[in-house]
Amino acid sequence: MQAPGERIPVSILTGFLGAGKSTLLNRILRDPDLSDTAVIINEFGEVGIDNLLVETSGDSLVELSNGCLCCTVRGELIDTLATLMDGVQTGRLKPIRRVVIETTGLADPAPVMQSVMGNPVIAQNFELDGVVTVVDAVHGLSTLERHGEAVKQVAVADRLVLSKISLADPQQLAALKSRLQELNPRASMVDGDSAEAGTGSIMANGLYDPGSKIADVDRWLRDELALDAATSHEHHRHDHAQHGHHHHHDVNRHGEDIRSFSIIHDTPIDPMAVNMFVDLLRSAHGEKLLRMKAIVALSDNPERPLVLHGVQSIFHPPQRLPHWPEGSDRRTRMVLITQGLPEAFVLDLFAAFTGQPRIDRPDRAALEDNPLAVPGLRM
Ligand SMILES: Nc1nc2c(ncn2[C@@H]2O[C@H](COP(=O)(O)OP(=O)(O)OP(=O)(O)O)[C@@H](O)[C@H]2O)c(=O)[nH]1
Repeated sequence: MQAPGERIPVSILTGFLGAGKSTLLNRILRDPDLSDTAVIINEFGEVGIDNLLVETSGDSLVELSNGCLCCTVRGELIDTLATLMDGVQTGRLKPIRRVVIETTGLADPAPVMQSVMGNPVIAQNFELDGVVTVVDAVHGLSTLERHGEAVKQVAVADRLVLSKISLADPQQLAALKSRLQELNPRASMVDGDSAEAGTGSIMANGLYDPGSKIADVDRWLRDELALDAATSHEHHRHDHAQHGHHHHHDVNRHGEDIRSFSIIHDTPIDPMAVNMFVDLLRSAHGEKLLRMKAIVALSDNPERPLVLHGVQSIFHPPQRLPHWPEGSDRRTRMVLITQGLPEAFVLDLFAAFTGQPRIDRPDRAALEDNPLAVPGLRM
């Protein structure tokens, strides 16, 4: 049974047409760890057949047909989650511990993620745990070249599962892996044939460690520091930020303009400043913010960090942890994935709100006066 205040984790399973989503789902649903999982499948087309292919017990499989989750059946998804919750609370359905939403191959995952985060009633009962994207090892590279949806599916993923590895030639596979690494250096990559890919744990990518239920920030932010050590040649201290620095991964070589970078800030931040920074970012440039995850040390009580998780302009209700996880680095860490939003812009904005504006950039007071005018930073 769900404890009061505990939200049910929702995993999104995505990947381009034919990548192997249903195959993976069938495999992991056999794991007893996923026995109390409700599966929502979005089939694009008149007659849904995916529900016939996914072997799970009756009640907990819902199929949304005749439209794509990211557009026409979005309201249906929200209704489905509400109905599931109602069913569980009234005892009509057995308790569920997780929801997996399999999107159509052509879906942009962002609106699906937003549906889970953005509706107040849904967000009270469910939380977005993570996005797992299946990538076809044989066709993945050419699909990424041709389809923007596939690029986005990879960019927002927490975990990438490579299917059909045995069919791919080694050179092709190496090229695909390096492309995926460019697009999303923080997602962990799993071989679809491995034992790990057959377990329910690949669906768990949220803030809380699935075993201990204790917040595990480093895992959630994909161990930013380890990543730094591995790629330190790409990093430099930002000269205008005495206490803050950032790290970036240049993935702009193929023209999608997707960036993945992080901000690390050493001193606690005024809650109002964080609020305004996030508000400005999401209201003015929300569509360019593919994903943002952060843990923030706030000056009013640095012992209780704030957790932020957003997709474009929609954020989960901010959550204040009772304390820092054991052994965790206590600095503010933000991870951002953007499309068409220059890293320097975000860093300048952050610097302005945290009291370190560059000489030729507006400070917080100037931005509060006119939040949309950031001189020299036309988008
Ligand atoms: N050899 C091999 N075949 C696979 C693997 N994963 C999937 N397939 C095959 O690829 C085809 C498509 O797999 P599905 O699981 O239906 O793919 P999907 O992503 O759900 O497809 P759509 O729902 O159409 O987008 C099927 O014929 C699978 O048997 C794999 O890891 N190895």
